[in-house]
Amino acid sequence: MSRRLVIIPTYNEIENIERILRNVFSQRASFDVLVVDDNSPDQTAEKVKELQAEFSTQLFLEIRTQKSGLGTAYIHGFKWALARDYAYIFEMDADFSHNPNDLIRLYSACVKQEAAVAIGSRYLTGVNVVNWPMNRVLMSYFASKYVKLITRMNIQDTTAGFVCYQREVLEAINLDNIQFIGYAFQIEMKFKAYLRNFKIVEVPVIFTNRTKGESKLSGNIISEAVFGVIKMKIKSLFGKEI
Ligand SMILES: Nc1nc2c(ncn2[C@@H]2O[C@H](COP(=O)(O)OP(=O)(O)O[C@H]3O[C@H](CO)[C@@H](O)[C@H](O)[C@@H]3O)[C@@H](O)[C@H]2O)c(=O)[nH]1
Repeated sequence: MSRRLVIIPTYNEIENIERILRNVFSQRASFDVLVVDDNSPDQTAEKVKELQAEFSTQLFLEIRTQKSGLGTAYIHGFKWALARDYAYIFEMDADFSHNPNDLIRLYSACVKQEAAVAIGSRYLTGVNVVNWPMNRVLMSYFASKYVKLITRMNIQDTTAGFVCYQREVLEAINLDNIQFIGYAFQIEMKFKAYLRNFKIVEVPVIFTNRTKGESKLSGNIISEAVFGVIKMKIKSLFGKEI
């Protein structure tokens, strides 16, 4: 069993979805894709349905009724994957911030380094972010340092959203007990894997700001991360379920 599934959450990604799917399906290794769309008003899901005629055995779609956050979209996707026989489950953005050519590098890192989690890391070798405004680079960079300081995880890019999980990691985490929905979700997943002693490795990648469509980053998502990390750490210190 070594099937690989890439989960792509989408909200208004009509300008990116066809190109990213064609790119993933043209990789030399074979990946299935699950799009988790939140009923995007721009008809992203309609485009996916159209492409399902062409990629019927590899492309899957789940539509939720309304925009409910990136974190819960991934949880939905993880549960979908665990109900099937996928051995490696990836998180990837729809907007080419993450380069699909790196999927195979994340997979190889898991296999060759016997890791349970491989993170596409922007901060392993300096700062590998292209075309982000300086305030966003600084915020993301220092957020990663802040999380590292509080959680003590030896991970440079704790908010990264380009990740390969071995199935056993998702099986070990109670997916009904995930607290956060935005960036904090990414931190929470890594912290949970770390607390369960799974081997986590980082693979350097270049993150390129989207050229089409808009980021869904909001102030709420940032404050969720800032306070959420402290809450999470305190809970773990008191032996509460994390
Ligand atoms: N289904 C669904 N998808 C969503 C939602 N919000 C965002 N998405 C999708 O999630 C992906 C990332 O969303 P962006 O809004 O482009 O994220 P970002 O601000 O660039 O953040 C990226 O970098 C962060 C770290 O700096 C990561 O933490 C984050 O996961 C993501 O990779 C895109 O495919 C977008 O359509 C939502 O509420 N629902």
